Amino acid sequence: MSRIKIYDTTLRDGEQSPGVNLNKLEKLEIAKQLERLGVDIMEAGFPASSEGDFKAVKLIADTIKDTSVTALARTTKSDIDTAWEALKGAAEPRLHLFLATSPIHMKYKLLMTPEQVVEQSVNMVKYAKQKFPQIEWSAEDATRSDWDFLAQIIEKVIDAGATVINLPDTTGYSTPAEYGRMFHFIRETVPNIDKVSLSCHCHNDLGMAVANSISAVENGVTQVEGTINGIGERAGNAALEEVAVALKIRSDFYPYETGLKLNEIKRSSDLIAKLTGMYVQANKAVIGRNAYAHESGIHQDGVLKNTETYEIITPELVGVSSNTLFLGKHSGRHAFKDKVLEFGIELTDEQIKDAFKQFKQLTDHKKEVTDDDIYTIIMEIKTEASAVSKYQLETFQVHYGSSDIPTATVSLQTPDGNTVQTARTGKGSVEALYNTISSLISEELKLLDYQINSVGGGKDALAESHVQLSVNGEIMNGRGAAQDVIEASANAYINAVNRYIIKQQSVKQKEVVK
Ligand SMILES: CC(=O)SCCNC(=O)CCNC(=O)[C@H](O)C(C)(C)COP(=O)(O)OP(=O)(O)OC[C@H]1O[C@@H](n2cnc3c(N)ncnc32)[C@H](O)[C@@H]1OP(=O)(O)O
Ligand SMILES: CC(C)C(=O)C(=O)O
Ligand SMILES: [Mg+2]
Repeated sequence: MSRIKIYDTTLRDGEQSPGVNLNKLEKLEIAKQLERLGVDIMEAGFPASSEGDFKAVKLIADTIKDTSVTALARTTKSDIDTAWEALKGAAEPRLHLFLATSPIHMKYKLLMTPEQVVEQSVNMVKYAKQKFPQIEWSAEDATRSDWDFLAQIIEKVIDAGATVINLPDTTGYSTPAEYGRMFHFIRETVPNIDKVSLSCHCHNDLGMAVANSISAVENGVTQVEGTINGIGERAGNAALEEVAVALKIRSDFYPYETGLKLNEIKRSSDLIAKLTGMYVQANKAVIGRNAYAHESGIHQDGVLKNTETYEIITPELVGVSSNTLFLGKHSGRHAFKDKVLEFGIELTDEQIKDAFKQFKQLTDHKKEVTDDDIYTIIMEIKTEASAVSKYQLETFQVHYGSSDIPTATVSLQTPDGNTVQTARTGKGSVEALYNTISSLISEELKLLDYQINSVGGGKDALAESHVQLSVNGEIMNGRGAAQDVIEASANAYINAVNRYIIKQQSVKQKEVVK
């Protein structure tokens, strides 16, 4: 296995994401986590760009000792001097010098001829070499540069003292085949190329940053630059967690390994998302919220039988505690049964069937059915004595308006199987509902307590109601859940009455047995 170095530029190129602005202490926290993650090199910033960046790079270089700390500089003496002041306390001071080599950058941005670009690069590498033992030189916009020109300038900067040559796909323009071929050409053409390490640095404008990086590795690159979560200028940089996990998972095919502690990926990703405010999309590879979640019944059934059916990465590998079987509209019976077992509740096959039916009905109304929702359904079924005849809500309607008297119409099935219906008013809709129900029930009822709560979050959360009733002088508690608060209230009220009826019937049964 050849060792591929991971060069993290979250704190420099990552911070170049529009809207991201990290202060010195936030950068230090990220640097410490990158050290725990085991990156080989971290680019802490661009010291000449601002006083704040200078201070952050200095603090990181003085603090982080197990990872090589570097910083960016243009090919000017003052940028190099400023970088030295920030980096001189580092365990292994390392500079990243860059100058663009593409015709469009040289002509329109730098206003320099190719000869001037060669001369300035060589002179500044020599100047920096007086201070820095390690110098990476980058040909900015390498992928839109002339390859012969690249070969010429690379040979000269190596002679001047560069130790790493980086060929960035600055604008995310390249493709895997082309990017790989460019490195192959440089390795074949530049006579002193063996004196340096080759590095790749990819942007994601065409969504190929990770694929391009892997292709570069296949073509002799030993250092991959990128950021955690793929943040960076425009569409971002290559996501380092994706590169490292791809090499690990496909080690059957690729003879490369990185030194990353992969189980620190989740923690690193979370920290960077939080501090930069750039949250990771749910379907992001390796680290997105859905990367280890399965929703469809066939997948869930497969994963329950053997996780490898649909998971090529184990969540634990990257520090995610476990996979999730997301219970929703597309789920099947196997996953539902598994969830019931997870709650430690035993249900008969009949009860599971009933609960699954109610769950499926709920998924038609709710986008996300939460554990709380399922628990509520299960407990309703579990605690319901279905063999006993009792009251059942058939239909109800509540009329409520700011200038009308609240009126409820309810249709109930009584324990002897008849349907009764009536309408009553009340001061509010729940009172109108309860007045109507109690007028249909022969027992003497008095409401002692009433509560309504939402189960789970969101506007489509289940409503759960708890009531306490005096039924013929006996205190009974009732509970009911439904998508709607009024229906949950009706269910809770009827549930308290039914509990009384069940209790009476079991007393009678005991007397018969005696
Ligand atoms: C591909 C990349 O990611 S490159 C890194 C990009 N990062 C940044 O730009 C970091 C934030 N930048 C900044 O804060 C500012 O741009 C600074 C402080 C660096 C420079 O600010 P200013 O002096 O106001 O210059 P400005 O940014 O407008 O223009 C850049 C200048 O640098 C020159 N330049 C660009 N790259 C290089 C280079 N590698 N070496 C030397 N000079 C360079 C440009 O030609 C231009 O020069 P000019 O002023 O003579 O026309
Ligand atoms: C400074 C260089 C390496 C860069 O970030 C790029 O070219 O994308
Ligand atoms: Mg870049």
